[in-house]
Amino acid sequence: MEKPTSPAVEVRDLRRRYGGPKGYEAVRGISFTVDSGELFALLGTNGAGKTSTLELVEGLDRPTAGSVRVLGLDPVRHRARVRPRIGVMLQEGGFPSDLTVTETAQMWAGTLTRPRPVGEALDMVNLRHREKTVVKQLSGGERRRLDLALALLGRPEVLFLDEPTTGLDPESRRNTWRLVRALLVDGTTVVLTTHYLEEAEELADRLAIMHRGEIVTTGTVADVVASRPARISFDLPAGLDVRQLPPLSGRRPDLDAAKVTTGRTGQRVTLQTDTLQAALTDLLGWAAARDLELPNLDARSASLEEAFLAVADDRTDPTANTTTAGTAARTPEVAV
Ligand SMILES: Nc1ncnc2c1ncn2[C@@H]1O[C@H](COP(=O)(O)OP(=O)(O)OP(=O)(O)O)[C@@H](O)[C@H]1O
Repeated sequence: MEKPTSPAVEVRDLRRRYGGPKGYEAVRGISFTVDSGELFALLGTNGAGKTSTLELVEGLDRPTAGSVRVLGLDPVRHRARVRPRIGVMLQEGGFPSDLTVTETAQMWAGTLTRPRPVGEALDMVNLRHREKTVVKQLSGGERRRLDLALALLGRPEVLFLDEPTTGLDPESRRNTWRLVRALLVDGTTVVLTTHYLEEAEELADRLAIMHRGEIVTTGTVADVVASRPARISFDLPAGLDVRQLPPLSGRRPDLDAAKVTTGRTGQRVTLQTDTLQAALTDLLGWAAARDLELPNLDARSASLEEAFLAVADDRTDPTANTTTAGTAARTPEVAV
């Protein structure tokens, strides 16, 4: 199948204000695109504006300003054309709790033009064994899976998932990830919000981290993580002062930022660097030339969690270069 050239979802300068012109602006001029067949994850702190954004993209409300296109169409103005081609899993399902699982799915299927067989949708989310159970007797996780089954009933080209795995046990979460991956292989475009960074790492082709209504950083997981420094940690050999550390990849460690932790095994240093391999090579060369062992040596790239925490922490600019990033550190660090 030839890939369509226009994005599946296109959001430009989107704004959403609640409570009239003087009300609260929950979404403050964000833009992003989602290509066909791609999974785009919206991450962010509580109240960052993820659900508010998703609802506009789903066509549930008009933006205060800016534009949304889904499959090239305005999801509010062209609702009748867009709705049959998308699947929506809201944070709260809100279906009648006295119906059984099958009745609920059949009722929903009745509103769709070419639904999947109900049994197939229930199989996809491992809920077939609960088909005769009334919804109010389902566990929280089972209800989430029923929500997902309903979103899948219409064979959507674009699937919107608002925190799809919240409340799921680890096994159900992994099953859901497997299902989402299979949908992506089939060419479905997915936009999801999540609080699980591991979920974004597992599934997202690209992601955006929102904070206070704005997108603070966006790109692939690797892009987002690359905006944060890598770290090298080791126990300072006895008798050595942190000031004796050598220049690493051409720069002297920033000793102003150096607060060395003192623990059970002595002093521990954490260095930050933009150039992990070069800095590590220099450090190891320096240690070898002095016959020094660097106990508990650990070198690692930044994690998505670190990138997220930096965004959530107002004191830091996540796009800033690493020399200023020491202020965000949970452990004392030296920037190099
Ligand atoms: N209907 C509404 N009326 C007024 N304010 C609202 C409304 N819905 C959301 N908000 C506010 O808009 C902000 C963004 O909310 P939103 O639910 O979009 O955030 P979120 O990123 O999805 O948060 P969470 O991760 O907690 O689900 C919050 O401050 C919220 O209180």
